[in-house]
Amino acid sequence: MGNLAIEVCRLSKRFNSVVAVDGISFSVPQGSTCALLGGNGAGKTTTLAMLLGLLLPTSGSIRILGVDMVRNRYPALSRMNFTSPYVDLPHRLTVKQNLDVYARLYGVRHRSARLRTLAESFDLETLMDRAYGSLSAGQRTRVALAKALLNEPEVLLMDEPTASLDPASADTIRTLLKTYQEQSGATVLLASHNMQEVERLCDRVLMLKQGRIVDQDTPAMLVQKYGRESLEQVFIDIARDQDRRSAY
Ligand SMILES: Nc1ncnc2c1ncn2[C@@H]1O[C@H](COP(=O)(O)OP(=O)(O)OP(=O)(O)O)[C@@H](O)[C@H]1O
Repeated sequence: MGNLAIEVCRLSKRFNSVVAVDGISFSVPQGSTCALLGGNGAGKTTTLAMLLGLLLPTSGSIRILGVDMVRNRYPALSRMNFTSPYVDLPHRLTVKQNLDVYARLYGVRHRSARLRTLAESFDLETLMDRAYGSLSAGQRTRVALAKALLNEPEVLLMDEPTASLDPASADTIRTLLKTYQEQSGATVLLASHNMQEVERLCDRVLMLKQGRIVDQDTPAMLVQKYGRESLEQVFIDIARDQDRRSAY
């Protein structure tokens, strides 16, 4: 196995009486794409927020690109990026101004050229001079994805990357993400409820339930292991098992 881009060990997060993440350990090899799958409230967003350093873990350790993210995440941050439906951009700034601000923050060289490339890739050319706040949800998602690739990240963390996109836009974005990942050799960890997206993009799946990893494997092996025809059916099996247990 090659180098590990992400190493998580016994990671937990408690919000008062709620244990959102319950001692999970996993690693993601450099250059691979891994999915965090789980029902509502399984702990996906909390895990990603801890990996980004937005939330402090209750216990456990996180290393990204060899950097201890709990003690000093700054050496890794410029080499990472993320998308999240929970992080908004300033509404009054235009798309171009927003992307330019982030490009400066990330110290992107040849900013204008990079913005032009991303505008073309994400079909943003006609939106660049519009106020971000005036865009539709799907248009905002495309801007957020362009923002996430500004610094050509080596590690990309994504929470529901195509959630508000129509099927055609979602398909285009998945192709773009796959191309970026293949060309750059980036490591991607994404949370998604879209099983087709996971089957298409991900080498490996972490199944999360009530803050714990209950299974992990390739999409094909999970389907085989559970005797199902699709990852969606595996997901439903695991979710129903959870419901059955909590009924007792
Ligand atoms: N700030 C908070 N305060 C209290 N509880 C929280 C907080 N954030 C998350 N939780 C709880 O932690 C658990 C995990 O939430 P999280 O948002 O990580 O789940 P998720 O897998 O991303 O769910 P979804 O698919 O619905 O987005 C849930 O029970 C949630 O209610």
